[in-house]
Amino acid sequence: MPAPKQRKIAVMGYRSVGKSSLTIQFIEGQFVDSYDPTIENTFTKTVRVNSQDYEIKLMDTAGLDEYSLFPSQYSIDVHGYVLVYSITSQKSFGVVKALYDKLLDITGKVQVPVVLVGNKTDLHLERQVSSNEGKKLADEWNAIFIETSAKENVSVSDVFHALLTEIEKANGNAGTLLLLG
Ligand SMILES: Nc1nc2c(ncn2[C@@H]2O[C@H](COP(=O)(O)OP(=O)(O)OP(=O)(O)O)[C@@H](O)[C@H]2O)c(=O)[nH]1
Repeated sequence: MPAPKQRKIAVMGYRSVGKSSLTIQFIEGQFVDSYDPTIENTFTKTVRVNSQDYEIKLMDTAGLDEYSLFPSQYSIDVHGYVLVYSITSQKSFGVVKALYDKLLDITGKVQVPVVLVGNKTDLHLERQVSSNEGKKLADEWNAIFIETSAKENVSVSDVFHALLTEIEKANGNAGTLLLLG
């Protein structure tokens, strides 16, 4: 069995989109229905994807807006990003667009492993951002798009598994994955 690979992942987006809820649902398997703004929390978890163990360091970051500078501590040593908006907020969708541009600027890369997440799908009556809009944006970025409900634990682990696979691809290990998969 190969040794676990260390992977650092940052979860970013506008305030109150569910960054902490997604993180805690993934790490602890529970939903906490209270709003507590995050400054920064780091969690670790070991998961197995495609027969490989990963030791994930998950950074749940403070909410940003389109005017925020990209926090420099998340620009180095981070293997991949979960960019989260809420399907109930066009504003939060605008913020992930701005964040992505800043991310490319600050890393100086043309492509970075990213999963775009539209959270709060259980609030479908309040939907402001269609699935098509999300999909289209992710296609522009060449990124994966997943809609989730942290509350109902819909597709939450898919987000992190997909990102680990994207990080492998970026490292040129897609062939290995296919062989192991
Ligand atoms: N209905 C519903 N509510 C959610 C979901 N995810 C998060 N929430 C609620 O949205 C609010 C904000 O959630 P957080 O997880 O704290 O959001 P955050 O993005 O970490 O917020 P900041 O730390 O301020 O940036 C809380 O009241 C959550 O209970 C979801 O999937 N569905």
